[in-house]
Amino acid sequence: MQQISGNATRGVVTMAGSGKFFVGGNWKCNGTKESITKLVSDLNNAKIEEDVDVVVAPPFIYIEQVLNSLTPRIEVSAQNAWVGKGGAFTGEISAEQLNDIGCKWVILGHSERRHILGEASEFIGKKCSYAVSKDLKVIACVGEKLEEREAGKTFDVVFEQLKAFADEVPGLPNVVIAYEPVWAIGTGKVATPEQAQEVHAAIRKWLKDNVSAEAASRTRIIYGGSVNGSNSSELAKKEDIDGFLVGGASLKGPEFAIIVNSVTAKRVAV
Ligand SMILES: O=C[C@H](O)COP(=O)(O)O
Repeated sequence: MQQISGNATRGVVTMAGSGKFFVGGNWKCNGTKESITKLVSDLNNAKIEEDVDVVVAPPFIYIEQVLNSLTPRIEVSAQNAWVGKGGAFTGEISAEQLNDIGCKWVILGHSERRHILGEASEFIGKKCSYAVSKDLKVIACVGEKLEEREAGKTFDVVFEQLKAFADEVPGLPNVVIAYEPVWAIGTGKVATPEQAQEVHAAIRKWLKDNVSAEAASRTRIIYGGSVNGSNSSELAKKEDIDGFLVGGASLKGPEFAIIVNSVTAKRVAV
C-alpha cells in the first residue's frame, strides 16, 4: 500500500501498484462539434480530485478542438495511430501527426479494433512500439471474448495479448494496461469487482514474471467495460484496479467526474 495525500484527506491507498489512479474516457466514434463543446464545458467545470490522471480520447477530427478548449488538467488521447512513419496510408493518422498537434496519448489494441477491424496482436504490438518510440504514452487494451471466458481461456487470451505488447516494447515504459473483457463493453454487463480483480492480479503477476518487478509495480492496470457512476467505487476498492477506461459514461461530463472521483474509494482514513 502507498501513502498519498488527497485534496483534503491523508490516507492509505489500497493499491498494489505504485502508479497514480488513472481514468480515461474513450469517446469512440461519437460526438459533433456542438456536443463536444458542451462535454468539454462540463469537464472544465467539474470538480475532480487531484490524485488522478485523467485523459479523454475524442475522435481524430475533434482532437484539436478539444486540445484548444479543455482544461490542461485533463490530457488528450487519440483512439488509434498508424504502425509506423506516415506516408501513403489512406485514412491513417501517424504518431508524428499526433505529436505535431500536441496529442500525448494513444489508445491501442481496443477490442473494437481487434474484433471489428481485424487488428492482430502482433500488429498492435508494433504500433505500440512505434508510438512509444515517438514519445506517445499508450493505453494498451487486452481482454477476452465471452466464449473465451466460458471456455476457461481468459488468462491465455489476455497473456497472449500482453506478450505481443511486451515483446515489442521492452520494459513497457509509458504504457497503461486496460483490461476490457469484450463481453462487458457497451453491454451494461459489468465484471464484478472480484472478476476484474482476479484478472488484474494475474496481469500484475504476469508483468512481474515476464517483464520486471519494477514494471509490475509501476504499470497502471485499469478496468473497462460498462463502468458508470454507480459501480465505479466498488470496483475502485479492489487492490489491483488502478483506474478505468470508460466508454459510454465518459460522454456525460458529470457522470465521468463521479467515476474520476471514485479514487476516494481507494482511500482509507488513517
Ligand atoms: O474503451 C472503453 C470501453 O470499450 C468501455 O466501453 P463502455 O464503458 O461503453 O462499456
